Amino acid sequence: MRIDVITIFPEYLAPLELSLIGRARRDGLLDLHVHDLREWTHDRHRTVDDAPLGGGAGMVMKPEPWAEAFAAVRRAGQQDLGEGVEPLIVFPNPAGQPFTQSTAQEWSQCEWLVLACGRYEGIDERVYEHLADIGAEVALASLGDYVLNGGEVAVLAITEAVVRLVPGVVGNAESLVEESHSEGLLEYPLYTRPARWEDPAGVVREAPQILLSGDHGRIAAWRREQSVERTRRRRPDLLGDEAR
Ligand SMILES: N#Cc1c(-c2ccc3ccn(Cc4cccnc4)c3c2)n[nH]c1N
Repeated sequence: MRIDVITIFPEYLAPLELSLIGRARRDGLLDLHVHDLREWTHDRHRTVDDAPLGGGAGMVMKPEPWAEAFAAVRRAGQQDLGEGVEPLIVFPNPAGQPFTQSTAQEWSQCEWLVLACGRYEGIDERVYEHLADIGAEVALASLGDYVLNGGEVAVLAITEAVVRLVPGVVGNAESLVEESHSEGLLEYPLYTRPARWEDPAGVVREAPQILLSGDHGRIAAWRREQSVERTRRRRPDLLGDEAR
């Protein structure tokens, strides 16, 4: 998988050099390129924003740098992947479609993602119109119903959620199956040694005995029940009407 990130804060993406994603890059499972949008400005102040036409608070990102950036990133990516390959261009956006585990599953199948980090109040609408007119595949995605200052935090989350699903990135693929949201349910409660733990308040806390039984069939059934019950309690919205 190739991912190109376009941002005015490239250093914000430094965490993508660490841990699982960093190893995926070193293993050749992820080819990540981070680009500074200001590379496509031509004035001495490297201007990427201006006041909103029609007035209003804040600043709006200018269309010219974005259009030049997308064209350059597309050329570079096609030199790498082949002329006929086109990226999915993702804009984190508070007005976007909710980014969910099924979105991550879907995008983990993509050969090439271009992740565009807006800032200020957002990006000039004509950039989206331009991309649509040249036939680009574009998605607007939101992490959730809260306000961030820009797209970089969302790109970190989207990149981790998507890339961890790429075959070979997570060592034990089985661990991907039973996670929260992987099957539309919350994960069951987890326990490890010691099976009997006296907490700092002197309370003895035993792990569920079923987990020590060695009966993997009963353990699997218990875990499923726990997942359904936990989902019903915490996230009934994830369950169909009949299961609520
Ligand atoms: N994904 C996602 C997001 C964002 C988000 C993403 C990109 C940008 C570019 C600018 N802002 C600031 C801004 C704030 C308010 C209105 N409009 C713009 C962004 C916020 N906020 N919340 C999310 N879940």
